[in-house]
Amino acid sequence: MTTITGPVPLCPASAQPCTCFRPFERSCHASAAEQARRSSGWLGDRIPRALTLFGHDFETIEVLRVVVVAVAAALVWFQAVRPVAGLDLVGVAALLFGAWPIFREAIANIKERRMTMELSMSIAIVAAAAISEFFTALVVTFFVLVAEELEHLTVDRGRAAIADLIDVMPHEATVRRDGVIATVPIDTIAVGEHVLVAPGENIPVDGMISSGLSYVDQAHITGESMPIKRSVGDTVFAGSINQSGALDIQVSRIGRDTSFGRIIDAIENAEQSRAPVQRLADQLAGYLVYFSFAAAVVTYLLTGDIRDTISVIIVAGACGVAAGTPLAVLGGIGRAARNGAIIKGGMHLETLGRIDTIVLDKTGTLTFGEPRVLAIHPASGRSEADLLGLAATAELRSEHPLAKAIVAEARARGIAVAEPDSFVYTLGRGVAAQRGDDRILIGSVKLLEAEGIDIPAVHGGDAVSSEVCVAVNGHYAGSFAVADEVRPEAAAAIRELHRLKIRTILLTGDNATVAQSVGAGLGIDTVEAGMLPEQKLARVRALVASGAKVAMLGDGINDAPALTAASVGIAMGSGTDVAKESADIVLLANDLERLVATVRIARRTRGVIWQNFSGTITVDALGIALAAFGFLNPLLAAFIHVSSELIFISNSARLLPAADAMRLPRKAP
Ligand SMILES: Nc1ncnc2c1ncn2[C@@H]1O[C@H](COP(=O)(O)OP(=O)(O)OP(=O)(O)O)[C@@H](O)[C@H]1O
Ligand SMILES: [Zn+2]
Repeated sequence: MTTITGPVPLCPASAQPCTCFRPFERSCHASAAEQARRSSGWLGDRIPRALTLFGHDFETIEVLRVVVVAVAAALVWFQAVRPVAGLDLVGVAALLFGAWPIFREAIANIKERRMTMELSMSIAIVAAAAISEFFTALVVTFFVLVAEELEHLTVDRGRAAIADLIDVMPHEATVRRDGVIATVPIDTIAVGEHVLVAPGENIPVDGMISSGLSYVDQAHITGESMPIKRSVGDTVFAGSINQSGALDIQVSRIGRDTSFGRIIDAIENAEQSRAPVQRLADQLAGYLVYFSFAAAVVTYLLTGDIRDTISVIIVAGACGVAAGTPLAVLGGIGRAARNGAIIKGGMHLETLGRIDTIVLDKTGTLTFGEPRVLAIHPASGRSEADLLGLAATAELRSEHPLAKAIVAEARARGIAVAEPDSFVYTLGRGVAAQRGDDRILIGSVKLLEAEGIDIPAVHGGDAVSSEVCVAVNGHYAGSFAVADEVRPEAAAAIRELHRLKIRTILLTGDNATVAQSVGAGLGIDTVEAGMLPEQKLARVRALVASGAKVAMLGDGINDAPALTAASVGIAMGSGTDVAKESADIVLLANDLERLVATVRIARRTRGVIWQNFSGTITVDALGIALAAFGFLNPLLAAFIHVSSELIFISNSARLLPAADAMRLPRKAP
């Protein structure tokens, strides 16, 4: 029962209808060789368009070019074919066929007024042929062709590592509709429907378990290596594996909207959006070509030696930065994704690698954000149940963690919670609600004070629990002590951030006593409490303006402006949608140590890119000098060019997540 809905999208790479049936068909991830294989071959399919050699796919025509060039080079070397009218026909023909892709690229680059390696290599090949050095021209061509194939292999491996991640999404799901069970394509499922997942199957949607109990492996989504127990009422994510029991899941998100869909979006964007460092890499590559041309002209004017001049042009390679940089960025983002952090573009990865300050929010970020009511302090003349009932009514429609705690406590005590007639939420302060004749205010001390309400000096509250105050019809009615649990890994994560020389600042809307006690317990450098959302924003802006590279980590609606203002905004996966939309990075794993790991990945990526930059400049400068003074011949120059580039590209490839690293090693206890 497979139906294709809508037009088949075109692959941006080939402009053909997309041939790879990814769960979210937007772009075709197939390599050029894979696409060639799928289209029909030559001579009525007797010769396939793609070949598999050493376990890798190559286009037949490209393999043919390499072979022809190599054979021609041997023929020329052994002078097996006599030149006709002084012209080495074998050499000319082999060059025209073999080096055609290089020439074609060079011509295109001239039209675009871009300086590239293909251009300089074309000039060198033509120059060598012009002085009848066909052997040199052919060997240089051979090197360039082989290097290009190897480069494609590496980049394809990068894509494959990422595609691997995408492939775990099922294309079909089993739904229960009006009591009938049917298997349907994923994109026909609607939010609110019930999906059945058997043990061992991948979960196809984000949703809430409505019946069943199982262990769920979420390694793809959050990087958590251990399966976790999930039962009725728990949330599960698309892309995770249902290990032990049958589950009935009520769908809350499908396709691109799922957490997993976001990961894929992020990775695809990463391939398209260019990090500033990538632009720098392209520029550097252009400058290196100019520089080698200038050096070649100087060499020719001083020495008059055409072979040395050709060597100077050939030796300078820049693909190590031009191709190595995007590969490193892709690798960094892929690795981070496997680690449970979605980075929405290369630029953010780069910024994260440079941060020196991290601003943290408290509730939901350093703590679980699932607070519980610890104590109820009604004002004299009120009962606990009375106070709780009024408070829960006011909070019923609020998404704030404190609100949920109060409503939950009321329900737990069997108190019927009435709907409010109306309510107004003031960000960072609290709620004002109307219920019958009662006007209920609930929130911070500031909220009540702003309405001119007298708050008794002693009204509960201690170092660990936040305080929520209530007033009814302009009179103080009591308060709740609500406490949240600090995430167990928080202290270690803060220590590691300090070890990475990153300053930590806690900005919270909560009161100073709680903020100080949490901050001191975790060893945070600076603690600022009682911050309204606009004050958090102003603080982050001031930090950025002072020249700091600031990461802001938050989860709430009240954090969203600050997330946008920071150099890089990071949202907790468990946070509100607003926060996740505003952020540049989403920490699906909700694990602060994963944040540290992501910072490390970002720094490593930057490190690799700069190694490639400095390595390329060094090798090129040395090579040009050696060639200019006659220490290299064109063949040696081509070898240096190609091998140094391949080294730098492999250096970038180290960042790619290993294909089998689907499961991360368990954390040491
Ligand atoms: N829905 C609400 N119910 C009760 N009190 C609220 C509510 N919203 C805000 N408040 C009060 O305003 C204060 C600040 O809220 P805000 O949401 O800005 O921060 P927070 O949740 O305390 O902590 P953080 O800023 O670390 O996330 C809270 O500590 C609480 O006293
Ligand atoms: Zn090159």
